[in-house]
Amino acid sequence: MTVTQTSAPVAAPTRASAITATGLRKSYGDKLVLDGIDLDIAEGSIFALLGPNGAGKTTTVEILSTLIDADAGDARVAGRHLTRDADAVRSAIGVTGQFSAVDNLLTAEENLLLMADLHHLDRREGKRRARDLLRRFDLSEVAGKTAVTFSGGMRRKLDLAMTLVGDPRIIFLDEPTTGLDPRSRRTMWEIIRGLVADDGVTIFLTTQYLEEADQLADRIAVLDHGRLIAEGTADELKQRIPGGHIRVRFADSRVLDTAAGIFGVATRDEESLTLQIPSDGSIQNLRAVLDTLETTGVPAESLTVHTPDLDDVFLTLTGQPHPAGTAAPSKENV
Ligand SMILES: Nc1ncnc2c1ncn2[C@@H]1O[C@H](COP(=O)(O)OP(=O)(O)OP(=O)(O)O)[C@@H](O)[C@H]1O
Repeated sequence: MTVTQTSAPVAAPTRASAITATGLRKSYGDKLVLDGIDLDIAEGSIFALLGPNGAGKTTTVEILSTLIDADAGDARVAGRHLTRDADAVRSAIGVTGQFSAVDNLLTAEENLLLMADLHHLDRREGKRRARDLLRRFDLSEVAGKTAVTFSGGMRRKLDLAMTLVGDPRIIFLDEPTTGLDPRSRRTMWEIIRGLVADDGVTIFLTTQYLEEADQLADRIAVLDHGRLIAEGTADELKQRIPGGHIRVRFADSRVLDTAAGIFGVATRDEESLTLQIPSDGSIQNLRAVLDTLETTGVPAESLTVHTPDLDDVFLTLTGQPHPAGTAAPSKENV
């Protein structure tokens, strides 16, 4: 008898999961806050949980960071079971919440040294880590100033630096830039990107800002009324929805009439003298529109290409505009 050995197909290497969850549920009284949340977040990635006020974002973070218990469901964080091995989970994670851990009466350095004590670092190691973090977060010059004198942006940076004292592998950032001015927000984004690129940590962030999720996240899940209503990369989410179009503006209503007759499927707006022509955003499609305008001799005043943004995603998925919709419009003037 001959035995033929067949080798199993070699699976492509997949990244390990930093966080997995199935069926997480949570109610407060008769208010259902989370209605069965499933998650699978790859190590070394940035995951954004996007949702409006009261959607359940903070509750999700509180469950996954062992601060509160879910009513049902299961989760593993950093390879450890959330409830059976809660201490191991806690030692692998850092949490920066909406309420800062910064003590206003202490200096930036003292705040960091206090965290070092809490993590049982010896004095010299604590001082070294505090110094490194102050340098990294551009806070060395204010190391000796009390936190009460800090701007919102400086306070957020110090808060995040304090989280890093414990050298976490997974960091939960609950609305890390809410209330910050655009410049401080961008600084925070750079810091978050750096944490993943330089240290290989996994970031779980919650945000109400569509643009923030779009800018930072490898994957985005949209939470609405306690349910995940969509999940994917920013591009995947944008592709799921219609809404791409080319908008052409004309000089007067006579030319608009002519153009509307030519582009049968377009929507016209008398007030702005524009025609909105459905488009997949491709160069070919744009060229076809321009060619039609040229060959028919219809003069256009201006033209913009609109590709769907996450605001459109929210509108399509929930039937409502995002309450805090601050996405930068992805429109390019041509
Ligand atoms: N301890 C609690 N007791 C009762 N209700 C709560 C409690 N914590 C949260 N909730 C309710 O659960 C819902 C979800 O709250 P959660 O803070 O998770 O939302 P969120 O998406 O983080 O909102 P926000 O962006 O405003 O922080 C809200 O309706 C909130 O009022």
